[in-house]
Amino acid sequence: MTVENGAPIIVWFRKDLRTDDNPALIAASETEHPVIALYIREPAEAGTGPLGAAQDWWLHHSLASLGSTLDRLGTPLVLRSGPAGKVLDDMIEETGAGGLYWNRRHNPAGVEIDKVIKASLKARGVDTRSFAAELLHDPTRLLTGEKKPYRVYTPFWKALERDGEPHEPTDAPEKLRPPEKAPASDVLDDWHLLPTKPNWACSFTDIWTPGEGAARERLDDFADGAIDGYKTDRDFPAIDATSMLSPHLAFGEISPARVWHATRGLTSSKDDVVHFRKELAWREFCYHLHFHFPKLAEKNWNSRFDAFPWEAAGKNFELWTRGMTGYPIVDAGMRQLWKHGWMHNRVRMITASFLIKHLMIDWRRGEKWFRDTLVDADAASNAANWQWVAGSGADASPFFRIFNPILQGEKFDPDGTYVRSFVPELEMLDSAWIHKPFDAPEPVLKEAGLDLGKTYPKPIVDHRKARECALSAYKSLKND
Ligand SMILES: Cc1cc2nc3c(=O)[nH]c(=O)nc-3n(C[C@H](O)[C@H](O)[C@H](O)COP(=O)(O)OP(=O)(O)OC[C@H]3O[C@@H](n4cnc5c(N)ncnc54)[C@H](O)[C@@H]3O)c2cc1C
Repeated sequence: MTVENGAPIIVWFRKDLRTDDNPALIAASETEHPVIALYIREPAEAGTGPLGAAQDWWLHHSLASLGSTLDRLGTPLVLRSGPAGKVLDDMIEETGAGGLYWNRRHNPAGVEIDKVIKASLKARGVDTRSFAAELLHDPTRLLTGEKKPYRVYTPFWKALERDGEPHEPTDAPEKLRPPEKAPASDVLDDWHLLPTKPNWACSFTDIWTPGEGAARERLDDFADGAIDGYKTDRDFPAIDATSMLSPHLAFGEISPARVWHATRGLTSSKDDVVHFRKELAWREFCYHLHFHFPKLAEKNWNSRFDAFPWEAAGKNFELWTRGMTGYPIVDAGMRQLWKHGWMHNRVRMITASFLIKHLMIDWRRGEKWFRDTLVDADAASNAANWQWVAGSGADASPFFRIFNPILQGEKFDPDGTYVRSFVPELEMLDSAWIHKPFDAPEPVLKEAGLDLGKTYPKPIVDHRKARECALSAYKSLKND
């Protein structure tokens, strides 16, 4: 299909808010037709994201950043809201656009919407093209010998390695030809994506700068430094040892291929590089699972868990969300999430395990809370990881592996630096007791200015009893 002379091409930005390594944008620019850069705020029911309030904050800043970059390249970013099919029909009608290019999304809800749009526009003679950019490998191609999706991570990783290097990332276009008349655009501020009263996101800027420029800087800094020692240090939440690229990847401000290739030729140890790549491959595994099993966020992968006797998510759920469980490592994690919209991976596992196995609250409640509060919330990675911790997921950690929050704290935050940075009530407590203030002798508590039950909560459940309850609930399942 060819696009009529002079007719613009619409590039529909979705979870690819970048100009670098953006094959849809590059392809449109190479046609030398005018380019209309479009972002559509789809209705929440569409299920295509952003997933929650923390991501709304990120989206606002990311769109502002993308808008400036596109302005510099020569074409404005047009913002519209509504069901994607309708917005695109209107835009084609208004502008006489002859082509629509996008990078494929793999979120099942998005895939369905895109299929309908593609069929309808093709039938109307619009040159509709889609490109691969969200993943390292295509989930319809990276399959087992029996042409089935992988359900276990290790063979998936081996297949990914066998499949060879992902595509070479391409640089941003140098220039984009604007349409003769810029289409009307919504005003970003009118979308009210930023919280105001109260502005609970005010501390997000302590650590985050949304946008592709900041993503690239973070990648360069990580490749120049923290990747050394990644394999061992990545489990210690007080050490700045991970890339913190997750929100940038979630919004597509940087491509996974760009990240992958940045680790080529580094002088860092091979172990560190391979381990980091294996984490990127976990993201990939989650996406492939979600693509092939669209109900991943709603249904137990292992249906045996359908009979699990979950507790109602009442007061204990609320205390968990507020970081008031009386277990310092859990509380520090939940407060980090509230303060920065992000939580260290080790602590995500501990807090999730605590909700599911100590409080016996359905993993879906936790998944939903994370979706609303994480800036990197991702339908695939969030659901797959919650199911992994619950034991109900694909290649999951067994249910009977119940994290002891005291031992996890002592092992991964030995001097309590992480806990102290998010739970100021415990700042003065001696390191020997930082992960178990409830066992500390009275004089120690007094010296630290702690009055348990008043200045910091007593544990909301007893670890040993909670563990026994969880194991017996699990056994009841097995006997079903
Ligand atoms: C209960 C739970 C919920 C989670 N929810 C999300 C989520 O909504 N979005 C999200 O991106 N990650 C999620 N993760 C995975 C992981 O915690 C984050 O990706 C990681 O902490 C991001 O920090 P980083 O960028 O510094 O990671 P790095 O250690 O620097 O890893 C590099 C990249 O690899 C990917 N990655 C690393 N670990 C995982 C993993 N276990 N699963 C999938 N991808 C991974 C991420 O894209 C990450 O940015 C969740 C983990 C748990 C246990």
